[in-house]
Amino acid sequence: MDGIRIERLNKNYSDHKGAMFSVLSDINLKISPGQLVSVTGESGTGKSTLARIVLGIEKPDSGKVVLDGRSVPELKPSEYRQFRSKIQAVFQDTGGTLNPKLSVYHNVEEALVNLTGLSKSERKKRIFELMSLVGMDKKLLKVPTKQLSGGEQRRLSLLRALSVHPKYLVLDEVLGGLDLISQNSVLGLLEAYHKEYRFGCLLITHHKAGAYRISDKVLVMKNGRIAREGVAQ
Ligand SMILES: Nc1ncnc2c1ncn2[C@@H]1O[C@H](COP(=O)(O)OP(=O)(O)OP(=O)(O)O)[C@@H](O)[C@H]1O
Repeated sequence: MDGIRIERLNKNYSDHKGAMFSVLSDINLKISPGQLVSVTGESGTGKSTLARIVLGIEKPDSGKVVLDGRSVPELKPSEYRQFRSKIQAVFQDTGGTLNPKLSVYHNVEEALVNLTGLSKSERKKRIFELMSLVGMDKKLLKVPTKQLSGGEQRRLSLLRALSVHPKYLVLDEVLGGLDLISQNSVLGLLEAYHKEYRFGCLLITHHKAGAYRISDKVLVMKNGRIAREGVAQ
């Protein structure tokens, strides 16, 4: 069955003295296709670890992540590449996704070339449409990304992830470090795009009010466990 299913997930790390401690305990979570699920909670409670495990960047100690019926930790490298093309991710630190030397235009175009069959003119059309949608000045298209502000880089990585119309999207603290206006504009963009394209989304954020506003379901984590699960009002 399609969707992301997380079952009885456990993860331990060792501290600087080598003693093991539990980061995630018995996490169960389901994201149906088209559903926007937010995970919020205090710092250090395991939210980013959960995101990395969902993306297959890290392996759990026990438990399962099943994406569209396939168990992620058990994928072979060739299957993993196919899996990664279904799921896009944006992190607070955009360094891993954006190439600082490439222009804004080429950063987005690179993703479109790799992950879609769009022609050159279709790519240009989509990039221009998205620039207006995220409220970025088209003059920035030629600028190397390293010259953008933090907020602009974050918007650009979201734009890049959305441009390929992913089936699933994992967003880890994409609002962190942004001022209130930028936070609301990124949230508004996400909400509008989600309504239009209905991708399954795991949004990890400290912005509780924003999470309740735009999500189908909000989970609150505490000490590596899901302490509360609520439906957005
Ligand atoms: N590779 C690692 N090795 C050891 N400990 C780690 C590792 N990665 C994370 N941790 C620890 O695991 C705990 C959970 O970290 P995680 O980043 O998942 O929390 P978080 O809820 O996302 O926090 P924040 O909201 O501050 O980003 C923290 O105590 C962190 O220091």
